[in-house]
Amino acid sequence: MAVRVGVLGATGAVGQRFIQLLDDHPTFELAAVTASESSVGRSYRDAAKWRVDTPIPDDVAEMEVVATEPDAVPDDLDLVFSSLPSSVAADVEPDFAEAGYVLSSNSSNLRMAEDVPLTIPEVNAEHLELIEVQRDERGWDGALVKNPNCSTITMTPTLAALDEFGLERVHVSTLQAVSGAGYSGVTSMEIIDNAIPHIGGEEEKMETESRKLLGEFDGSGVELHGADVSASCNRIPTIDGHLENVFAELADDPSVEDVAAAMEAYPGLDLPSAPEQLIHVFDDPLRPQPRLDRMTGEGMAVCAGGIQETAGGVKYNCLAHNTIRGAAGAAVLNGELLVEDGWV
Ligand SMILES: NC(=O)C1=CN([C@@H]2O[C@H](COP(=O)(O)OP(=O)(O)OC[C@H]3O[C@@H](n4cnc5c(N)ncnc54)[C@H](OP(=O)(O)O)[C@@H]3O)[C@@H](O)[C@H]2O)C=CC1
Ligand SMILES: N[C@@H](CC(=O)OP(=O)(O)O)C(=O)O
Repeated sequence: MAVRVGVLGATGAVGQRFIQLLDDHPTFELAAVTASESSVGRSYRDAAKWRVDTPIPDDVAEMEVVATEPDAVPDDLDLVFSSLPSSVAADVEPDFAEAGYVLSSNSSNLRMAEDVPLTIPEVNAEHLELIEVQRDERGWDGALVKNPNCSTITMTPTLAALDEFGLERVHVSTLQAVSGAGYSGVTSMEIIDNAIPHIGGEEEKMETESRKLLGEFDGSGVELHGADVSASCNRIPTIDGHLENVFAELADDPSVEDVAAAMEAYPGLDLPSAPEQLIHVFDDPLRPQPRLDRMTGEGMAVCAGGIQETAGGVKYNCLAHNTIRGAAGAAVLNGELLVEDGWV
């Protein structure tokens, strides 16, 4: 049976990816699109400055954009995706959860809250059980589930694969695409012929969210993983696809082949948006590259390469599509898991 879904912030950069990914989805049927007051009452085609490389689905183009409030959307929505600016989401998402809606949100507010599941389905699906704690503590009939930051999503599956060798410390340096800052986030004058060695708040997100994702759920909360994570974040002039250089210190002393095998064997999931193979490992030291490899697994896989032994562990590169696996695709996959596990 179709699951009726809505998208909050549907006209934005990530909102448009949601619309693209939900088109012809085997389970989800789009029933509501919301945006800011300036878009309310307009057709989606008129309100959204469409910038995705496939056409607006015809049925969505004619939908009316409604206000981002629980009373404005149909009350029979089974699931609500959210890609609002985090300051707006912080106000609005709790209202939706209180009104009984189950939300799969990409916005960064409340990701580290103790009673909010932060999930990558292949890595820590069991953390969804936190919904019970959340409902007890907040008195919500609905629920709020988050996916992590795009840079965090890119490296965390590879760290999960390395954990069998005793993950102790991680240093990571990122080369992040401009789409991560949104369409108007970085001007061409700032980024062409340039690199910007700071992205506000990003390093802290990578350092904390990764430890929550890799942490243990003990029935009442998540104990953060003990590894120390240190990140340095940089913006470069690619359009999509975050590339990251990871240095991981390990308790054991695995060979390059052991590490590659652990990554390649890291299990995927049988969900509509999940790639058949989660982590693809390249032997070619020139891969992965953003332009060549970001659409691996329809933009939902993580690529790794350049694995080498180094003092106390290994170093390697990893890459994922930041607005698909790193944003809208991540939230859709969390939505599929919510359905599969019976929360929707
Ligand atoms: N861009 C990216 O690649 C990534 C973005 N994110 C996160 O996703 C979220 C959305 O980002 P992005 O899509 O780039 O942002 P955009 O600015 O492109 O889109 C924001 C959306 O929210 C709506 N909106 C803005 N203000 C309000 C308001 N006061 N009330 C209701 N709706 C409002 C906008 O509607 P309207 O069109 O009417 O203004 C639009 O639909 C952010 O939290 C961002 O940090 C995360 C990962 C990657
Ligand atoms: N900060 C990320 C994108 C982003 O919006 O992340 P978050 O989902 O944590 O707000 C980038 O610049 O590439």
